[in-house]
Amino acid sequence: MTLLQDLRDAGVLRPLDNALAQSLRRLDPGTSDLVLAAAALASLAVANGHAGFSPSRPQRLVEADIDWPTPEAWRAALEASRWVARPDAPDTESAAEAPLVYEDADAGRGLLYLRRYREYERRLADGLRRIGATLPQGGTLDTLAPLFGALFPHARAGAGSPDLQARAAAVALRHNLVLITGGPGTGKTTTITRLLVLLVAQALQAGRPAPRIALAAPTGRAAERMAESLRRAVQQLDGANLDPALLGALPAAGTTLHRLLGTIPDSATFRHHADNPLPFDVVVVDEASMIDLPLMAKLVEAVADGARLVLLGDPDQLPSVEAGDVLSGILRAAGDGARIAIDDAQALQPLLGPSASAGHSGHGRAPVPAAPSAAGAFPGRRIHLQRGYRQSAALDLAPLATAVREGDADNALSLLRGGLAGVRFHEGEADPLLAHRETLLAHWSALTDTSDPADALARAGRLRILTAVREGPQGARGLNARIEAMLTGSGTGVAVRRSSGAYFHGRLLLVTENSYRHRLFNGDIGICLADGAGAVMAWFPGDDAHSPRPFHPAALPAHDSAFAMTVHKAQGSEFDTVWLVLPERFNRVLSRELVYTGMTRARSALHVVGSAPILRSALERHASRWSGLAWRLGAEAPQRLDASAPQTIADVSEAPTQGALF
Ligand SMILES: Nc1ncnc2c1ncn2[C@@H]1O[C@H](COP(=O)(O)OP(=O)(O)OP(=O)(O)O)[C@@H](O)[C@H]1O
Repeated sequence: MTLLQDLRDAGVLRPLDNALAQSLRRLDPGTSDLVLAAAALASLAVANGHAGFSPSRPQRLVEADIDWPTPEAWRAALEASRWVARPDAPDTESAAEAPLVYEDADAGRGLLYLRRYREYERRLADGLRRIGATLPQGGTLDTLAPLFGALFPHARAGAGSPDLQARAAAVALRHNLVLITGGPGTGKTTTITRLLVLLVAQALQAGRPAPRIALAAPTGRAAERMAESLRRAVQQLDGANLDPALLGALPAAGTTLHRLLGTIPDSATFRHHADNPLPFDVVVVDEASMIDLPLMAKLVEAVADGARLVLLGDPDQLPSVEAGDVLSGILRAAGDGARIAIDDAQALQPLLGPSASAGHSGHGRAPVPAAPSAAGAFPGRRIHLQRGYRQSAALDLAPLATAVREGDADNALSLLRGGLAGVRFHEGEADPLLAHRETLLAHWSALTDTSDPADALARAGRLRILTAVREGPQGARGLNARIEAMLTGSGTGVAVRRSSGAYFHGRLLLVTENSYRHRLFNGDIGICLADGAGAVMAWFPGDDAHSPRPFHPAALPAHDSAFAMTVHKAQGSEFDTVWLVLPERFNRVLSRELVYTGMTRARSALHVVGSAPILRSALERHASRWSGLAWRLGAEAPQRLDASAPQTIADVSEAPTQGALF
């Protein structure tokens, strides 16, 4: 028996993984079994969201009982193979002839890449360094100080903790590559809006045209949400007596990254790339945690020389379903974002006051931690916003979200049981459609109490069942099938013959692929409505909330029902009421990031259905991926799950995320 055969027999390889191994064997029948197996596993690793495969921890990728070779044996075989390139340095292009690349990229340990993904990682690191290397051409900060003070009245407010939003905007004025992180409602969009106002003012003061600004996000829904938040933030500035020209120069709409970069039909390349860069001076990208490695590499390469890239994201959310986990790689290189670099602190004194300078307390002000380099190996700056501002009297989610994020299961359970405002724990239940059938059906039936598609779409966003997985009894697919049967069988839906009854009045749809022809994107949610004659159209959001767009169901891009959806698919969306359904039995996709992301989709009510043991086991695990990005950016720190950092990982195991499951 060989390792490759063992893997095949165990049924863990996809046909594609096996085909890669077979083609290497065909090209060179002498290829070692360990290399063939590692090639197949590198291919499988990408499908599971990793950038490469770590031969020192194969059990993370494959649960089957396999007699694994030692990492040393694997290393020796890989290093001796003609198929495996060993580039001299993390930023050297790897030889095109070798389909595999082996580097000590995983916090100093070996990582075997498919060459394409290794090159994406190298190009991404190069691109980040290129953007971060140029400092923005600025006017003097003194002339901006009055406007800065009007936008951030607490920036120089004396004692107390620093105004991190003000600091984020100020630091972003000085750097072309900036990452602003924070949980929901910490004011990322508010801060960006004010930063953009400052950038416009700076340009106008210097006699330059206002900067060309792009707002983008990985999904259409996330882009729309970002633009909505920006419009709200602009409205809040109405009372601040600002020059209307400043606000007038801000973008009113967001776009998807694919649209921004310009898709070319049937091609993996975009219209914009290094040789045809984006025509924008400032590119702001929200929901950075959702961006996969190939897309981020292409985005970064398309940012023009001298332009700014501002990434926004919540570091505690699930990583992207596709390969990469780019944000966490950047975060590992960028440090915790809590300190300000000494040179920034000094340069920003006109805006932030003397308290911004190197870590000492001036005139009774609280010290501001400063560091020689606040950003570690990251070629830009990271600022982490900590204070949540989106307080809702109806929903007191913050303490629960913190407990989940920190993996503090005792606290999370006691908060869930103790009755936080707006939070209900249906402990020990497994099926929301049994005990809560009437409540849920009443909601879905009421979706069609209106004949106005815009109204129906607004209602559709009010409630969602979120699941950990797609398949299985508690998966989104099974729940959707049961809900559809209940709705059509209970007479609340009008089955339509023309579409084999599938598209009934009131059916919620979730688009599962990007279609530029339709302007419908992965994650978009629509509703089927029948007209008086019984003809059904699927309605999706239009350019504004009042102009939804109708589509014939038969003409839609790939889609599923959307009464229930996976937490992965819900990233970038929010709903008034969320029912988060945990599986009855342990599932390896469970992680604290999954529970956190699911819970934080709720705006005013959260129901958690599941058992305490399952919640505990979810909170014990991180959703993390193999990636060499932090290493490539020069970070020395081991991955948070590295065995060499036991103090941070003692109780945490890894949750390999199965891309195929979502
Ligand atoms: N400094 C502040 N003072 C008062 N309210 C604030 C402040 N910053 C933000 N807010 C309010 O908090 C809410 C959330 O802000 P914002 O939308 O900017 O957060 P966010 O981090 O972008 O959130 P998310 O990405 O989760 O949507 C908004 O209603 C905003 O007006």
